Amino acid sequence: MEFNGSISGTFASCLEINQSSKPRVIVIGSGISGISAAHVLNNADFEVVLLESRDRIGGRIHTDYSFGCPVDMGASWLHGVCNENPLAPLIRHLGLALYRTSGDNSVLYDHDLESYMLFDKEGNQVPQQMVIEVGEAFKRILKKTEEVRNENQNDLSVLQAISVVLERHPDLRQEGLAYEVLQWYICRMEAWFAADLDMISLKNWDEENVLTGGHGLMVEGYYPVLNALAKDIDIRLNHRVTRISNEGSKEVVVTVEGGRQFVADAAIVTVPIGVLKAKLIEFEPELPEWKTSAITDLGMGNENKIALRFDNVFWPNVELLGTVAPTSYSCGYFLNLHKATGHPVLVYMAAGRFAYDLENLSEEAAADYAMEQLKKMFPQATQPVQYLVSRWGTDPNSLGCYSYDVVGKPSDIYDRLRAPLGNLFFGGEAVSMENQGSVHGAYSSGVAAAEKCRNLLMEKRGFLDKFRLLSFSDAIFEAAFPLQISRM
Ligand SMILES: Cc1cc2nc3c(=O)[nH]c(=O)nc-3n(C[C@H](O)[C@H](O)[C@H](O)COP(=O)(O)OP(=O)(O)OC[C@H]3O[C@@H](n4cnc5c(N)ncnc54)[C@H](O)[C@@H]3O)c2cc1C
Repeated sequence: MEFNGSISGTFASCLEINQSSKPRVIVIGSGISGISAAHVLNNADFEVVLLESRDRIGGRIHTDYSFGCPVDMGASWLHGVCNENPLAPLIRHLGLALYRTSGDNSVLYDHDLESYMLFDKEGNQVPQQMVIEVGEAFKRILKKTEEVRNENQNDLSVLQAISVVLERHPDLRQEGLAYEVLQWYICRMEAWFAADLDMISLKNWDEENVLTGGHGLMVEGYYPVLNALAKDIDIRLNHRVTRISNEGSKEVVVTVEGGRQFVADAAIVTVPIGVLKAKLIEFEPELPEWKTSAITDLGMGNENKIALRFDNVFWPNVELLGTVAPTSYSCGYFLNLHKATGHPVLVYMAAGRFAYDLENLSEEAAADYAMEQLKKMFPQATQPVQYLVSRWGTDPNSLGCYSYDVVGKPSDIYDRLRAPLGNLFFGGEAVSMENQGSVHGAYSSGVAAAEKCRNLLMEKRGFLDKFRLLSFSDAIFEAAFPLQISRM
């Protein structure tokens, strides 16, 4: 499958021509989507090579162990702790513990708001009664945005709709500290979409198919899930794809940085939508307009984490600690991993424009910023003994954290994003229509792309059933163990 020279024949003597009769597939990107695609095809006895630009697998799943305990700097929740979650069989099989941070009926912005405390800028705790009342008011405001949606043929932003609602319903307006608490809820909603409210589509913000069962933190981190799926796959790290050619559609030729080429019967592209938007991979022939406009029209959000490890626990035993402020941009919050995992770690989380602005700071300055916020709440806070800072927005391997629906998004965008082009298939979280932006959505998109790819190649060879297709649902993970869910 691998060529060490140019396809034109200049280095023909270096060609390593593969005589294998198995169908050959190149998967690009070793996030959960690419790994699940490769896993499915590997199990179906295809010859698979997975090309990954980074020096590690996982993509936007990145469990860091340098604190001596697992800390997820990318995805950390399983959204939908239920048997319908496509990852449930594997998580059950591996015996991985989940710590639930929400009840069954949680909606988008309250997926981790079972136990939390808010503080004002002077470090005084906001009375819990006020927090609850403003939370209720926020729910009513969002409900009333439905009226605005129904009145307008054209899409608006959620922020515009909220302004209309507050204009019409003075009783829902908040003042003083309560106004700052409302901003904090807005900040929470922006964190779900990883984008500011003026960017989020009113038409689509609540269209996501949220699975039941609430939201659970992966106590041991997400990495074991990836590791299990990656077993026996031929993964080539430090292989950054620069060009994909399926001219003539007989074979796909994939070029990596340095000029090395790989050839196969088909390829599955699972790189983040941010990478496609930035045109970091050249396609030959060029992608058609209907595909490029879909790539342009989908939003890519940003979220960053600053993880701080301490040698003592000076904060209360709640799951989330938040600071309120006059704008959602300057509100903030920390996830308390100590409550969920027992390790003395707090994770500051920032989304949208603020997440990009944080990336302009050095890692030390970002950690100092998080400490400033913490000291407002707890003047006795000690310095962290270690810290980690993510930079998903400017990392050329991601260029953002996950996709979201921008205002005016065309309705067929996901169909166009995942539509194959001959023997070129598309996976990744952004092509998942119902569960975009999630790990389980990315997983399913990889499985779906692999199934399409497998069918095409089998049809071409005229024996659809010769190679067995195994996916997790029908494979070894049928064990009837329950999901291990805890609350401390
Ligand atoms: C901060 C953050 C928090 C999140 N929180 C959650 C959460 O709690 N729960 C949840 O369900 N989801 C969460 N998500 C979203 C979730 O992580 C993603 O939806 C999912 O992991 C995406 O998987 P993927 O395989 O589609 O893409 P990726 O994981 O990004 O995989 C794509 C791979 O392609 C590689 N690549 C890029 N360019 C090239 C190239 N040119 N050549 C070769 N390889 C290339 C990348 O290095 C990467 O490994 C979060 C994401 C972030 C960033």
